[in-house]
Amino acid sequence: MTILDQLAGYAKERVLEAKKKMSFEEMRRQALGLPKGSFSFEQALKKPGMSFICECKKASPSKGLIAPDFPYLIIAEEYEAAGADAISVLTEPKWFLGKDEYLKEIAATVSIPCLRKDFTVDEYMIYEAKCLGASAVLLICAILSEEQLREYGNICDELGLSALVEAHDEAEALKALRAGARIIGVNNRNLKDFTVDTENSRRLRELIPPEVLFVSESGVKTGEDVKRLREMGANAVLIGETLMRAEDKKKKLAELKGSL
Ligand SMILES: O=P(O)(O)OC[C@@H](O)[C@@H](O)c1c[nH]c2ccccc12
Repeated sequence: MTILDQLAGYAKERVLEAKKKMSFEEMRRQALGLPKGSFSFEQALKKPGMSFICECKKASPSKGLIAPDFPYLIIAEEYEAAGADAISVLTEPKWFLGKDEYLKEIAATVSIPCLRKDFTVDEYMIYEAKCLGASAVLLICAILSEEQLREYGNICDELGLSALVEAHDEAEALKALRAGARIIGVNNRNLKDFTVDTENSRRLRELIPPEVLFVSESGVKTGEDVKRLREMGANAVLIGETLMRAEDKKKKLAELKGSL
């Protein structure tokens, strides 16, 4: 079983537990009772040039503990002050040491859109994301059927949330497109074996029509990386570890933007 299967399996267990605390009907009712979102995440990615999605992540399955000290609100505020266009917040608790509260508090504090970075395996998690204040959710092609991608995309549309649809190879990118994805994220890290290859973005960019927003995710370390990804047509980069390990996040983000 791959780590992705384990993450998805555990997410299903988490949903079962969550439904005991608040039923599906109640979560849905609360989410639909909130003002509809304005698709602010995709708007933020539409600006000319490269957009930066900066990630709050305490740990990961490939790197273990990244930030023992995790002042998440300060980090999020630093990202915003440094000119991030959006913030990605891990809520997966077991491998990424995330929490729903991190997202809730960050979304209530910053004015840029927040992505709920989790392993969406049930509609419940989309309504929950809305209630937590997210502007976007992650849908991973490798763990969802085409029909689920379409259905979940429709729920996002109803709530005014954006869906970042993650693909790792050609077949997944085509599946995302057939399901109507407006934002496709290509994960440069293979979640099956953790190898990183930013050239993956180049191969897949060619398959994806220019009007579909393209996010290059993972393994971005330098301004040179960002420049290369921009040249291959990425609209945004999603950067976690490099920023999480930087003492001065503002300086690091400026460096990453530097060679543009
Ligand atoms: O820390 P990195 O290498 O900059 O990567 C960030 C982000 O892309 C990564 O956390 C990620 C990409 N896709 C995911 C899916 C689930 C959880 C996490 C991820």
